[in-house]
Amino acid sequence: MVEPTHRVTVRAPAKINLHLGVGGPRADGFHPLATIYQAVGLYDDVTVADAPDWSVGLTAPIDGVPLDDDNIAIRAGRALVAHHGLDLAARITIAKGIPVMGGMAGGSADAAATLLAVDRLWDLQTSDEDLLRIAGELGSDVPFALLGGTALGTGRGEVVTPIPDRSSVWWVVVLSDEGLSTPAVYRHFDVLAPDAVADPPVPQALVDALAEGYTDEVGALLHNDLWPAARDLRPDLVDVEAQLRILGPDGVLLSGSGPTLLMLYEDVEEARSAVADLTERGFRCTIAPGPVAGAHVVTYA
Ligand SMILES: C[C@@](CO)(OP(=O)(O)O)[C@H](O)COP(=O)(O)OP(=O)(O)OC[C@H]1O[C@@H](n2ccc(N)nc2=O)[C@H](O)[C@@H]1O
Ligand SMILES: Nc1ncnc2c1ncn2[C@@H]1O[C@H](COP(=O)(O)OP(=O)(O)O)[C@@H](O)[C@H]1O
Repeated sequence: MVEPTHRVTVRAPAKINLHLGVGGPRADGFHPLATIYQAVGLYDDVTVADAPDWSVGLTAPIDGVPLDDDNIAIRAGRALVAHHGLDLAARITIAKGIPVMGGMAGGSADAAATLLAVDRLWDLQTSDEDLLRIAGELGSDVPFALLGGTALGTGRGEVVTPIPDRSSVWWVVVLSDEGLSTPAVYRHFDVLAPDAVADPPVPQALVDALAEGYTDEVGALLHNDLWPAARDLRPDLVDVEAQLRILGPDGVLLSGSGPTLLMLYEDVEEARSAVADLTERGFRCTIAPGPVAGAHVVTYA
């Protein structure tokens, strides 16, 4: 006899935006995007287990992550169960490997992981279409965390289309001690760019460079429309960015709404020596490969 599954662990990756094109705010307040997402090898592991009520915990305490109904993982679990008209609940445990409030979509990764884990825990057989739609209702970045790889994001970021990516690269992820609020960065973008277009263009040259696997070109084409707003709110990032460029990576980029900064390397040894150099100078940094898979089951128990 097959025993029922009582515990499922799903791993979900961080994301970066190789290109983040932002338009002027829509009537609903969200900004239209043309973004190229890439999933990178920093992960949160989310475990769900049958329980009488919904709850969430962390394997190690981390400031800034709510442990009540505001946690996006609980909202994801409830949303999927409600979609199926069921009255079920789970204990959610999150092992965080993705920096919090770093512009790497850790909360979105947890939501995506929870959707998949809850679906598998109770064998709900949710269609991909429904999973992606519910993900999009939870947050603009959540559908991409399900998909992984490299993808074009449009709408407010929730409409995702996989694109071919023959590059295989290493990101040096340079962390910041303080987070940046995504809504605050978008609000400041509106001040700096009052005439932003309604429909930001798809970065075709970058799409082509990725399809060919030309890392040099990808590095030269990295772009983030939120950089002027983020560096206004965090002027210290300007000096950090300059220091990173001196090390000669293939590219430097602000991750999403920041404040994490990224350096692109084709060669892992060069990436490792940049990390050694920066660590010696007091920076907190780590290496992540890209692109990697989206949310996937790692354990059934
Ligand atoms: C900037 C980006 C780039 O991928 O990533 P992060 O830096 O957060 O990782 C995203 O647009 C963040 O997406 P996400 O964090 O999922 O945002 P949501 O939960 O949907 O929205 C949070 C808030 O961000 C603003 N927002 C978000 C997306 C968007 N296209 N326009 C916006 O103006 C709104 O103020 C919204 O209330
Ligand atoms: N499971 C979660 N993990 C991290 N943050 C969460 C989570 N649920 C809700 N949040 C809230 O979402 C905000 C954004 O967090 P995060 O996703 O880490 O950053 P970013 O949007 O910069 O990528 C945090 O301020 C936090 O209050």
